[in-house]
Amino acid sequence: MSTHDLSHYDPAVEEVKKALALAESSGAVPELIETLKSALQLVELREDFAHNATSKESAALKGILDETYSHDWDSVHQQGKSLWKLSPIMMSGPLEGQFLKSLVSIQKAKRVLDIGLFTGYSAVSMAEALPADGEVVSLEIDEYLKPLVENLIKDSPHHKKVRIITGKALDALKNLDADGEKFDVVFLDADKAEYLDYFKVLVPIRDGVLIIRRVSDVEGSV
Ligand SMILES: C[S@@+](CC[C@H](N)C(=O)[O-])C[C@H]1O[C@@H](n2cnc3c(N)ncnc32)[C@H](O)[C@@H]1O
Repeated sequence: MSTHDLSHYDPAVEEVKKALALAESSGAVPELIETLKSALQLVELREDFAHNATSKESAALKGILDETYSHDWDSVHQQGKSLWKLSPIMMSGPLEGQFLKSLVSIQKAKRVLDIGLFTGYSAVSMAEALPADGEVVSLEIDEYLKPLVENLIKDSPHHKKVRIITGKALDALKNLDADGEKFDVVFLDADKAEYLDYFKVLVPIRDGVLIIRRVSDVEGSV
């Protein structure tokens, strides 16, 4: 099990904790330590408020969250099963998931493109807001993840709405475009360096498409 504090998922909480530990171990002035303690309290309270004010996640999403934190990603990577060292911090999680679900619902979307599957949190969150004949097409470069996610979501009543395509997102996007596939919502959450190229393929896909770009996950990438 990860040492991450599941009650505080916001990476800001972890960062302030690190800063506080560093200040204490390096003999920083008491005022700095006190300031960091109150900053920690504030970010924790802010996150608690956001969680309490947000709809609760489904059993399927909770299952994804728990497995993402308990999965032994280090061994997976050491055994050469994954392309790179995957980490729970890559996951969108409860607040972003419910927000995505609201956006899909407001958009009255039927077809969603999820670029960057990881353990399927965003894919399933958005699938939950779709009608029975809706579909989330989720793109993922790491072959290790597809069977893992398919197994994880098999008990969700929405699992049939999730179609996973493995390979480079840019190649998949070009194929989807060539096949005339259209989307109402696109969630960009894969290789940030390729976002501009994704846009170039996506923009002609459909007038009025809602494109959501996630700006941060691992190590503060933007
Ligand atoms: C931030 S994670 C996605 C998190 C997921 N959307 C969620 O809500 O939990 C990014 C994922 O994109 C995948 N990825 C990175 N570069 C990619 C690429 N060029 N094509 C397809 N997938 C890629 C990674 O393997 C990783 O699983």
